[in-house]
Amino acid sequence: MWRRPALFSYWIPSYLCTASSNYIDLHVHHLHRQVKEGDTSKQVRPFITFVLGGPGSGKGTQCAKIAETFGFAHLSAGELLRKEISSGCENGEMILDIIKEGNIVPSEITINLIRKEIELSENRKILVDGFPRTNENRIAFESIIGVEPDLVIFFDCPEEEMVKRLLSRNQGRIDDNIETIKKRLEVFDKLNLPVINYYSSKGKLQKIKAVGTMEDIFEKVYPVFASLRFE
Ligand SMILES: Nc1ncnc2c1ncn2[C@@H]1O[C@H](COP(=O)(O)OP(=O)(O)OP(=O)(O)O)[C@@H](O)[C@H]1O
Ligand SMILES: O=c1ccn([C@@H]2O[C@H](COP(=O)(O)O)[C@@H](O)[C@H]2O)c(=O)[nH]1
Ligand SMILES: [Mg+2]
Repeated sequence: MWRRPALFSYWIPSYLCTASSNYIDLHVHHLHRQVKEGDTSKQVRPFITFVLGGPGSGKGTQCAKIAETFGFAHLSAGELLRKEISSGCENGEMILDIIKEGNIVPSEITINLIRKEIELSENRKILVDGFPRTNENRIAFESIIGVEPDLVIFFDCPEEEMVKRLLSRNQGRIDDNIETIKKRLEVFDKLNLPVINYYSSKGKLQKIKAVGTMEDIFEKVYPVFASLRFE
């Protein structure tokens, strides 16, 4: 059923990382330019950044700023799942039940949605907001899509602050109530922190303390992206 899409079979355009000593030495594994003459941009492997953090840590807010400032495409896994629910597709009801409980949707569903968006996008610089949620998600992404992320951002925010933000978000989300928030926080600790630790051990993680105003936090995000060079 799953195939490795052709668009991922070429490497990214060459880029240089000029990270200063304050920022991780990005272990960019794909520095070799293997794009053949005449290849179109669609065939160039995208630069993938996973953006992780607890519920309400500010992933969506900061991704919007990164997208605007640095020209990334912003794909939110949660948004894609919510769109599936509103589209009334066959999986909609099941996805709704899982989100209401703060649980994790099966990997194949989420990855299929992310894959389609990447394929549709002309942009080769991609932010994947809120994915992978579990090590199982991560392994499935690597095996189905056939690539690892180039960079992983983790917005580290105290629980109390996350709860406060979620309870005043007022976007009508079915999961922004205190019972579901508690469950989402438990699921984050149990299933998402191991993913974050995994990327830390691989030298791909940029941890950003997500306290202060949105602007304060973006000041810490900015140099991470400003240090990347794309051709
Ligand atoms: N630094 C900040 N200070 C105060 N409020 C913030 C800050 N950053 C974001 N918010 C607000 O907190 C709420 C949650 O932010 P956001 O939606 O970006 O978080 P998220 O990590 O994407 O959450 P979720 O995982 O639930 O999708 C929003 O209402 C947003 O406007
Ligand atoms: O990869 C994913 C991403 C999200 N979910 C489910 O959606 C909700 C909301 O996600 P946000 O990132 O907070 O918008 C999340 O609590 C999960 O239930 C998922 O299953 N897999
Ligand atoms: Mg979000």
